[in-house]
Amino acid sequence: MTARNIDGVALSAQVRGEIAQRAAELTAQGVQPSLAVILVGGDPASAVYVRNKVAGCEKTGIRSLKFEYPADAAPEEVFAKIAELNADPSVHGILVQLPLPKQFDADKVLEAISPEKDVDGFHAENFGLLLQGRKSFYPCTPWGVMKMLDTEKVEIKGAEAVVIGRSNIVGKPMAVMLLARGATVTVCHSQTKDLAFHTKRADIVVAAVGRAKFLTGDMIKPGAVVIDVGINRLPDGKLCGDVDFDSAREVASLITPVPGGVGPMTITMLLANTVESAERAAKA
Ligand SMILES: Nc1nc(=O)c2c([nH]1)NC[C@@H]1CN(c3ccc(C(=O)N[C@@H](CCC(=O)O)C(=O)O)cc3)C=[N+]21
Repeated sequence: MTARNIDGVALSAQVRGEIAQRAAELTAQGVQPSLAVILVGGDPASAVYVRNKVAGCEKTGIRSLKFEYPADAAPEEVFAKIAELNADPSVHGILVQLPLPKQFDADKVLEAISPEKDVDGFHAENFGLLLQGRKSFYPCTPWGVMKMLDTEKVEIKGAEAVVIGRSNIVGKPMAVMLLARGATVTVCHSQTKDLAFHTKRADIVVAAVGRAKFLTGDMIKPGAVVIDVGINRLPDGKLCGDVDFDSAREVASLITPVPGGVGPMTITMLLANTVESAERAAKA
């Protein structure tokens, strides 16, 4: 079998069309959706992602504000900016790009963002609501993955799902969202004894470990759906996922490419959360 690709660029274009429509309606009512992005330090990968986010806003009619700080910025300065943005009714989403320089306690920074404007879905309150199956902002990457699975009509209820990685921003919320939809979820990580034992049983496998070409075809059940959340840069400068695409696609039924898979969907769902936040503000 050779897997078919799930095209994150094409799906993004479709979803962003709907987002642009909602943004236009809000703007006509006098509430233009608006996202503030805070970037600390000059990490080149972060700069690329932030640029993509700002470009996504522009294309969908969302206003974007960018605040940049040097790598040695004082945390107080960033906390002050977050407080100012929290209080500004014209701002609907606030995102602090991760990773932050080491003088920052990232959890404290994320907690300083008003939960109503936490369009990343990283605030402890929103994560708690997600765990309880209540309305919050869904974290963008796992939500984008769910959108891809639903668009492809992948059966989630009753499926064996294996998530590799247990980060707060991808692995854990991904497991929770699959669980909420009725999958039997196994979370694997660096201490897992026999990873292939688990992955070979999976109908759906999500790789979010941050190690290039880590998941190979021999670890995958024939016909499985393979979702690659990894973004690794190889020494030659090329982007590559956590999945060994060439061997995996010979075994899987559906697979997401890198680039052009989950990455663009992450940004699309950020735009969706921003519009959602503006809709809630317009109703309030
Ligand atoms: N507060 C916060 N929120 C985030 O959502 C967040 C973050 N911090 N820190 C870093 C990670 C990473 N992330 C990506 C988003 C888009 C692509 C993306 O668009 N990737 C393109 C390729 C981009 C390229 O050329 O490098 C693709 O896969 O096709 C990748 C990675 C968001 N993150």
